[in-house]
Amino acid sequence: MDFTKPETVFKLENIRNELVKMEDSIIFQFIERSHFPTNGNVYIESNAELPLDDFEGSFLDWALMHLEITESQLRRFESPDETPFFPDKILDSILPSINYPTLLAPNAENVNYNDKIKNVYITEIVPLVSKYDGDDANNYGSVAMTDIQCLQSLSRRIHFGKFVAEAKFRSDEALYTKLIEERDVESIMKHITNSAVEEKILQRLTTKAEVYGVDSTNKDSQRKITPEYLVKIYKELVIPLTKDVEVEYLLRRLD
Ligand SMILES: O=C(O)C(=O)C[C@]1(C(=O)O)C=C[C@@H](O)C=C1
Repeated sequence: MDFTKPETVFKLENIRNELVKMEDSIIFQFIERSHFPTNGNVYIESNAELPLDDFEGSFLDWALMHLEITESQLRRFESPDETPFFPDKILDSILPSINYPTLLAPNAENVNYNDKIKNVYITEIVPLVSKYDGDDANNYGSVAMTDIQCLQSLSRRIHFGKFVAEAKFRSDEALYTKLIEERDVESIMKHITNSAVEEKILQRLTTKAEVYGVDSTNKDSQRKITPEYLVKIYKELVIPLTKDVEVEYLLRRLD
């Protein structure tokens, strides 16, 4: 899949292959996160334990915002598959722009689920994947950096729903145009859903977690990420959020 070549972008098979590759990054980042406790202090806004001058937000927000500012100058958010968590703070790139062809509808960049993704990550994913419920002040920086990696991978995966939705729209423009004009959210959701594909993803994740999630050369090693948790995270959070992105993108497709 090459964003400079639109003909490669809207093939569902290519998009799904990208989603499969992203599973590996997400699993390995969860494994990195599993080395640390929950470290709730990192997520508390205006936290006296972690004072930040002139900044309203958490330590994670502070780190993520500053990293995104630098990454924006390195052209990260010009790439059509990258969505910033701080769209109002990012800067122009100091590298010359790559002139990507127009791939998505004009409103695509306004479909931004990152606040929701961050909230779900902190409240539902961190408790499942971290080592134990507790705090270790020596790890605040490492935890924030690992969280940022997890969040950016989850964001990319979930916002890939825009490409899936565009491919599906193009495969049956008449049907989707009708449903969009009728604002028939339920039918749009029904048509973008492919239960067999979802089932296959969950089966594959079970296998991957069994292989990657434990050191098979060390019988006493602790399991870092279990199939149960990984499947739960995908089934209850990642796939539903991807579908919400698909539906919202389609609802704005004709604007
Ligand atoms: O592959 C698709 O068709 C998608 O829409 C992506 C996805 C997913 O999130 O992985 C979402 C909805 C479908 O039910 C199946 C899979």
